Amino acid sequence: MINSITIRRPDDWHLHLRDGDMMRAVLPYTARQFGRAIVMPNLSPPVTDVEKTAAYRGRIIAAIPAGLDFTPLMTCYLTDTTDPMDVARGHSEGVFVAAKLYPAHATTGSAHGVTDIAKIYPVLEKMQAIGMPLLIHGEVTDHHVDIFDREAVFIERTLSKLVRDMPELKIVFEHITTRDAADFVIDGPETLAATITPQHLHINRNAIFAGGIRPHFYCLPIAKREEHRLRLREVAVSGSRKFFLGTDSAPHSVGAKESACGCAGIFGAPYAIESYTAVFDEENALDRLEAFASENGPRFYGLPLNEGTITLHRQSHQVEEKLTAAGEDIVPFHAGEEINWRLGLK
Ligand SMILES: NC(=O)N[C@@H](CC(=O)O)C(=O)O
Ligand SMILES: [Zn+2]
Ligand SMILES: [Zn+2]
Repeated sequence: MINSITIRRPDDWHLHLRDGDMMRAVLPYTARQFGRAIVMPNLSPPVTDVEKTAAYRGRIIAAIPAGLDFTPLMTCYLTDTTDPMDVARGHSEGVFVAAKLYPAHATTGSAHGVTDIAKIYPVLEKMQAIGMPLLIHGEVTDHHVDIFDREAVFIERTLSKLVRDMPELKIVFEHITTRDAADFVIDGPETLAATITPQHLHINRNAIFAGGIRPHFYCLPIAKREEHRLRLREVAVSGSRKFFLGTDSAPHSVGAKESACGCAGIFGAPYAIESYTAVFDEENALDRLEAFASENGPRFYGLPLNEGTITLHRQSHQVEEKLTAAGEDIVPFHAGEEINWRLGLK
């Protein structure tokens, strides 16, 4: 039995840090594990321009705990009126690593998102020309479509056409949750990849309703049937370079989650790498963890691999029922459960 594993330092290719006190409280959880993270721009109001994004990056850098080496990679929030030249300028100045497409009203913080992808085709053409990746929250917002089908219908109605229209555009299909998405990515061109969260590898939709309604398992895209979870596990550990780590850690206070209209988002940051390691261990694929966590992402983005390493030990420990962030209680993913792996202190 393998009792410890050392891998190249991983990155988180999909992360919500929020801002202000919440950002300062949650950032250390990420920075202790990951060398870099793609920081999502869905603040309220969203960060849509170069200057605001550079300022946000400055606030994050100022909050990195002493002794930790961490680089935030910033993203541009696309709206119906985004100017292609602004996106290109932000990219050439090294502020925007990628741009994020939220279909308007698809998820938390997406009210200013794109109402019709045709409106941003000039931006996407520019991104394609300069090699800048497009990150997509891939769900239709049509409320006639069942919530469990919104990702699959997005592929049919939007993504398959986009991939055909922009054959050179690098696209990351974020936080995929279905067999349909996994297969679409596998069958698609080299320019198409996907991130997979820990929650979608660990839970299926039953978890949201186990013995009562469980708001801390509610996120978007919502967890699906077991067959989808199993397919995500298969592709994550398959060794395919098209899939990589993206936690989608999305902190919300207990009050905002445990409410008559609770927010979508799971706070996976505290034990993210342990959570993924448990999956790879259960799938007898610990030898493939490093590719998923530390190599496939930077290779797709065209960035160097991290230099350092981390070590995980087989050591069972119980996750806290709640943590405190910015004076609020916040419930982490795996709250109260045992995890069999622990990141070594270095
Ligand atoms: N995943 C979520 O359920 N929530 C995210 C937004 C997102 O990534 O869709 C958030 O910002 O809270
Ligand atoms: Zn999303
Ligand atoms: Zn997200």
